[in-house]
Amino acid sequence: MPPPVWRSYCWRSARRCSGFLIGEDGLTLDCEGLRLRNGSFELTADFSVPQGASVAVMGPSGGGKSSLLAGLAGFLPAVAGRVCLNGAPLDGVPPGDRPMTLLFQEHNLFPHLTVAQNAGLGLRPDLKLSSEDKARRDAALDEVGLSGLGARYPSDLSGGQRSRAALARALLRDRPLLMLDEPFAALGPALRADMLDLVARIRAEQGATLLMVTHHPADARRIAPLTIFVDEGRAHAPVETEVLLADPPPALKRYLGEV
Ligand SMILES: Nc1ncnc2c1ncn2[C@@H]1O[C@H](COP(=O)(O)OP(=O)(O)OP(=O)(O)O)[C@@H](O)[C@H]1O
Repeated sequence: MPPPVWRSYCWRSARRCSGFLIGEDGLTLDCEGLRLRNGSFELTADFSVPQGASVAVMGPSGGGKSSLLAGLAGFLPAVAGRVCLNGAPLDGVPPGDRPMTLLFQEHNLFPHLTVAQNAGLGLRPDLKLSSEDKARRDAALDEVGLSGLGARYPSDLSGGQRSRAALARALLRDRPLLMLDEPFAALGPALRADMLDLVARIRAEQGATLLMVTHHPADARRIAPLTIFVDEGRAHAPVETEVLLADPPPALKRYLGEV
């Protein structure tokens, strides 16, 4: 059973998040004729992600996986098309007002804040935490295996511990779209599997929709029934992970061979 602190902020009914109406089963994500620009690189995306789905994002280095997530988060301009959440367009909505969290592989923590403060930002950006907030924060740190390390600074943690602290903050943000860009690349296989299972469990409890960039087919198989293949500036529509990996198209086969 999850600890009560997680259940206490899981959605039990439809609610509003950043002005978007979110159903109890999460949100749908639609990229409609989307074209994103990252310097001279362009990425196209035209697909739908079903409500509350867990989706891996895979493809060769430089294909555009990070650009896709950065574009959805509003960090890259759309030169054409649009992104909709539950049918509502995100046109002009700044990154901070989008009901989503994007977790990168690195650079997720503020070096001048302790682990507890970094995690606490997921609850209140001004860090004025109530005693209930503090209990949630501490439970989140326990969940990711950082009990007793709240007073440390990021520079005093291992790479894996830093990624777990960032995960605690992302989970505390409790946004209906959770996007992870290779967040556990610094972890060994056993710990990575643990973190993936934790993400999967909390995603299910929160009813969030998940997009996760990974280079590991095993990660996709473990928690993502659907996969978006991104290659040469095109994000393909999500397909069943098992079906895709069982009979990959030539570009994916080449990529998996290299991995
Ligand atoms: N800030 C930038 N300015 C210009 N071009 C960029 C910038 N960031 C990335 N690119 C280019 O955009 C393309 C897609 O990069 P992106 O990081 O989205 O790929 P990726 O699939 O996530 O790769 P990887 O698996 O190596 O992280 C690459 O050709 C990259 O060189």
